Formats: sequence, C-alpha cells, structure tokens
Amino acid sequence: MEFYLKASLKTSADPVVGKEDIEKIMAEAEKTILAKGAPAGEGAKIKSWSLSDKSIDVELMSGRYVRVHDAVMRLKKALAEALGKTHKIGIRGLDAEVFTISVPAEHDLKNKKIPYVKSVDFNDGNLLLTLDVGEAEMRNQVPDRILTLVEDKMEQGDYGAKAEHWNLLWESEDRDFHYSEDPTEDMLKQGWLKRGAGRGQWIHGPVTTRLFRVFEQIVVDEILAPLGYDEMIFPKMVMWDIWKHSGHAKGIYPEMYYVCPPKTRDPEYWEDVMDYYKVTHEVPVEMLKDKIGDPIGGMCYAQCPPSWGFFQGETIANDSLPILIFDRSGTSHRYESGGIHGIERVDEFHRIELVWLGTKEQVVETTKLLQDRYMHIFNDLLDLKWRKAWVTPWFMAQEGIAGVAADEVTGTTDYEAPLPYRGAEGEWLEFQNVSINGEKYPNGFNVKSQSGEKLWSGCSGVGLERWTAVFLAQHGLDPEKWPPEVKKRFGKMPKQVKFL
Ligand SMILES: Nc1ncnc2c1ncn2[C@@H]1O[C@H](COS(=O)(=O)NC(=O)[C@@H](N)CO)[C@@H](O)[C@H]1O
Ligand SMILES: [Zn+2]
Repeated sequence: MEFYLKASLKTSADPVVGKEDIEKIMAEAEKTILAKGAPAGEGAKIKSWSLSDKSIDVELMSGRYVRVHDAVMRLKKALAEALGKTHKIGIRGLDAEVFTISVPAEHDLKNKKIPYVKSVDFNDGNLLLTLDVGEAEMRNQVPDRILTLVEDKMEQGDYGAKAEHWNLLWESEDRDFHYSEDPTEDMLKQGWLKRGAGRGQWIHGPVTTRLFRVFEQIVVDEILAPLGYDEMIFPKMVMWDIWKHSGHAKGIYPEMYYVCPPKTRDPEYWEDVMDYYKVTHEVPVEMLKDKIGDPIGGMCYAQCPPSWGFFQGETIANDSLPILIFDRSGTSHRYESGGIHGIERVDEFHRIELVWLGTKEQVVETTKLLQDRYMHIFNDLLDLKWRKAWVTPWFMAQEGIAGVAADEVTGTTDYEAPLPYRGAEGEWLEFQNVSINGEKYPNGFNVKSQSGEKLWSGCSGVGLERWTAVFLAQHGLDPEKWPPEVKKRFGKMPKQVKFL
C-alpha cells in the first residue's frame, strides 16, 4: 500500500534566499522528522523537491507510517520555522497537486462515488485512488478514512459506500502510555473473561463485570443523578413497527439478529423435532425452518427506538419537559463484520442509553450539559487520551445514508480514543457518542407538545465494552496503575477462579 503526494508549499516571497536552510532540512528529514513514530526505515521518503519563485515543490511517498499528508505537515512546520526566523518568509498554504493512494485489491470498487476521490483505477491487482484534497482534509485525516473505507470494503466486500463524514471537534492533550499490549489478549491470559459460544460473544468474569459496574456507577454519580435522569426499561426484542417509525427498516437488515416465534405452542407439533434430537443428538435446523413463524423483528440494536412507544401519539404537558431518561436493562446485538475481534468489537454488547426530549433549546442545552460532564469524566476520572469528532448522524449511518444532517445542530459527536497497541497511526476506537437527533423521533412517532412547539430529542450510547477496551488499552490491567478515581471505586480485586 503506498501514498504519493506532489505538493506545493506557497511562500510569501521567492524562497531561493533560504536555499541552504531548505537543502539542510530536506537532507536530514528522512532520518528525523519523517521517521518519527515509524518502525526503522518505514518513515516517509522525499522523492524530489525544487523551488519556484513563489513556492517549495516537493514529492513525498510513504507506506502505512508517517503518511504523506502527515509528512508534508511536518516538513511545512520545519521549513516555516527556518524560513520565518532567518528570512522573514512565511509559508502561506499548501496545495496538493497530486495525491494518490495505491492499495492491493482483488477487484475493482463497485461504487466509486467516495467523497474527495477523483478517480479509482483498477489494474493488475492494484486500486489507484486519485484524491482531490486540500490542507484541511489532509489535517482532518480524510485520506486515512478513505483508506479505511476502501480496506473495509475489501474486507467486507464492496456493498455500497456509506461514505463516512468526520470532522475533528476537540482533542485532549497527549499522554505517555506505559502499556501497549492488546488488553483482550492480556485479559484472556489472566482469566478475566472467556469467549462465549456465540459469534462476538463474551462471558465476563468477576473482574471485568466489576469494571463495567464501576463505569456504570460513574455515569450514575457524575451524570444521571446530578442532571436528574430517570431510569426506564426499554423493550429488548424490537418489532418491525418500531423500526419502521425509527427509520431502521430502511437499512438494518445486514447487521441485525432476527427473532422468530414458534408457529404454535402445541407440543405434538414439535414431537418430531424433539424425537430427532433425542435419537441423533443433533438439532434438526432444517426441520425448524418450516416450524417457526416469520421474523417479528430483531434483538435490540440501537436501544433507544423502543422507548418511543411510551410517547407515541401523545401530547406532552409543557411542565413535563424536558424528559430525561436512561436504560441499562439489557444487551444490544449486531451482526458485526467478520474476523476475530477483541472486546472492542462484539456482536453482543452492554450499553447505557440516555434519551432526552423537549423543545430545540431544551435539547441543545441538555446536550451541552451532558458533553461537559463527559469532558470531566474522561479528563479527570478515567484520565484518557481521547477526542471528539462531528460525524454522519448515527441514525443516517444506520439507514445507509451518507453525508450530514440538514442543519448544523443536528448530528452525532463520536468520542474516540487511540489504542496504543494499534500503533501511532492505528485507527482510533469510537467508545461512545452524543447525538442531537432533531425532530426525527418525535415526528417518526407522532409526539406533540402542549405548546404546539416542535419537539426535538437527543440520545447518547455509553458502550461498556468500549470504555473497558479503551481504558485498559491505555492504563493496562494492573489496578495499582489506574487513575485513583477508578481504583478507589474498583476496590479489592475479586478472587479469581483458578483453572488447573
Ligand atoms: N459492535 C459493538 N460492540 C461494542 N460496542 C458497540 C458496538 N456497536 C456499538 N457499540 C457501542 O454503542 C455506542 C452507540 O452505538 S451507535 O450505533 O453509534 N449509536 C446508537 O446506536 C445510538 N442509538 C446511541 O446509542 C457506540 O459508541 C459503542 O460504544
Ligand atoms: Zn439512541
């Protein structure tokens, strides 16, 4: 896999006066700034460079490490310092004249309409993507996301691009990580958990269960109690009708777990199945197919849709608004992409789902209060390296729609964190999100307000597997090394079952 960039760094005056300094930087760069963060020899390379009377033109190449768009920013910084200080020449901007990514691929992409991708050419086992990106896109990791999107397609088969929309909102300061193992591997070794019998399913022992409950308690103590959220229990088997009103019925099919009832409770009807098992000790799945009814819906997927059945068709008194509720009553199930994953990507997961509804002002205010509380939790209690990004609203992604919502307020903020064991350029993991869903659900479920003002809603999904994956990936498995607020709540390590 190879990145190539031909860039022109626009200078405020003819850079030839700084030729010596530029030569020095270009000569050393591959060993210094373009090598930082990469395994030996895998940094970015300078293929060529030259000066025009108003720019420094450079050709860069790279593999997976120090990608050309990161490399050119590092070069720009070094050149700007050198030229600025001694020659009072500024670097005005950066034009990417040619930006290509070549990826090994078995086949061409079916859907070539990917944002910022000018062309996709497939020949002899390679996909050549020609990008049309500016400095902002290069800073916002757009090329990385295009690569991830294309690699995901390779891995999952190219079933239509849900082009990701992603814009960095905020990032915490860097932290030194003293641990860089894959926490799932470590937890398996220490017997904290075991893989369940099902795909992407885990059995949590006393230690990880304790950690889940510590995180849950932090959410209760720091958010739900102080901000006045009331607990409810949302149904966990979701009927088609709910997903028709929520919009999931447009696109949920490839990733949901379906639920079918028996055609009848009459035991005689099932006698042949039971006899078959008793004789063969095999479950006659083929026979079952004719004896079960049509799927009535599926297992909980997004967690909030079934709550709207409580408000559907109602008019809500003004003094009941804003309504602040949450649910942690059961599991969510998604038929996730193939391959063996750690606990960061599972088919059965545990989430606290917060839902709030009211007028637009009330929802925007509630969301802001919530974001502030999360900022406190991740900076002061969990002590994480993390960031927030504005992304395609979760409900659009789940309906297979790309892009962003109509207005600039409606949308999803993804909370992401690096997993040190994935390496410096490794993909960050989304560990929760906060969304303003606009009028979508009150409209979808026909919910009105006494004042007649349009109702808005928001929701936030706190994934306990994800919090745990991020927390342990950054802090390791030794409670002595955990931030005090987590260590205190965790208490004494539960006794471990000893397997001989
Ligand atoms: N396969 C999975 N494994 C573990 N956690 C998951 C998985 N899928 C989603 N989650 C958790 O659930 C959170 C919200 O999921 S979401 O699809 O992004 N958003 C929604 O469904 C919204 N209804 C808010 O919950 C994610 O941020 C993540 O923390
Ligand atoms: Zn939700």
